[in-house]
Amino acid sequence: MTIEIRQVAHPEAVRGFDTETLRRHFLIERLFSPGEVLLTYSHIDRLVVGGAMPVDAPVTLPTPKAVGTDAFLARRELGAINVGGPGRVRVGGAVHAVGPRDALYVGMGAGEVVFESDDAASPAKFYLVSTPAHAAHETVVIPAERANRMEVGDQATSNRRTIRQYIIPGVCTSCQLVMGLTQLEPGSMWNTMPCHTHDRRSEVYLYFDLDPNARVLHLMGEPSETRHLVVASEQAVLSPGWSIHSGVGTSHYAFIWAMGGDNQDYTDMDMVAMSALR
Ligand SMILES: O=C[C@H](O)[C@@H](O)CC(=O)C(=O)O
Ligand SMILES: [Zn+2]
Repeated sequence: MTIEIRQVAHPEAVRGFDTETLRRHFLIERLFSPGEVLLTYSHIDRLVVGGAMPVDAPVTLPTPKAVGTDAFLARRELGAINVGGPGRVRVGGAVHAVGPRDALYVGMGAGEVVFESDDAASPAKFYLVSTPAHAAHETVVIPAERANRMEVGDQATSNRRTIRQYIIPGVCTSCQLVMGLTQLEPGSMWNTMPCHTHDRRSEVYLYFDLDPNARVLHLMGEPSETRHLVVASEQAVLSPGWSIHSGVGTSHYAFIWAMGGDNQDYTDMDMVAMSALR
């Protein structure tokens, strides 16, 4: 089993990164591979980010040495959102049906996690984000319609989108993980502008549902030192607390955002004035 380790990069060092170095540190290019679980361990808030893509056989969440325990969930919690066809997740013996765009929260100590697809012709793709945990909370499915739903943005500024908060206080109790999905309307390409930072929480964005030739220009960096990453469908961007995270697509798209850190207050953002962006 392989897991990629990403060390943290100081913002003063990042100012000097060329394109390739920026991508090597902040972009996760491969998340889904048929019949496999691919994982990246990032030292920003110790987020483990990955993808599980079962096809005609179940695939099991491995326990890489990087997590330092004899079970992946011994001291961690896990969020999964299915961006593929219908599937199931077996957690410590119980089977949970997880449909397209449904989420599953798996609590600390829940046991072995096994992913399955209902139909090999339309495999499930479970996008995974895990954070360290200190308490065992209930493992639950959060169907898309049970998520907190917010309609934000405007057609005139090309940013009409629906935000669904799945793992958030009030909907699903977790230790630190917060996770949801934002869907852009056709004709809307901008997310999260005006942008923000939240130094007490790290975030990761998975872009998906783009045509093979479409791209998102993801904006990152300190507000006074912005950089961009050219991102294809089903690729993820690591966003340290000091970095803005925003983007514009060549077509509409969806993305999953997930956070770990000191608080779970979604509204706790430091808004960046447009005049401060460079
Ligand atoms: O801290 C919160 C996150 O950056 C995202 O939830 C923003 C987002 O989904 C959006 O603007 O569409
Ligand atoms: Zn944010």
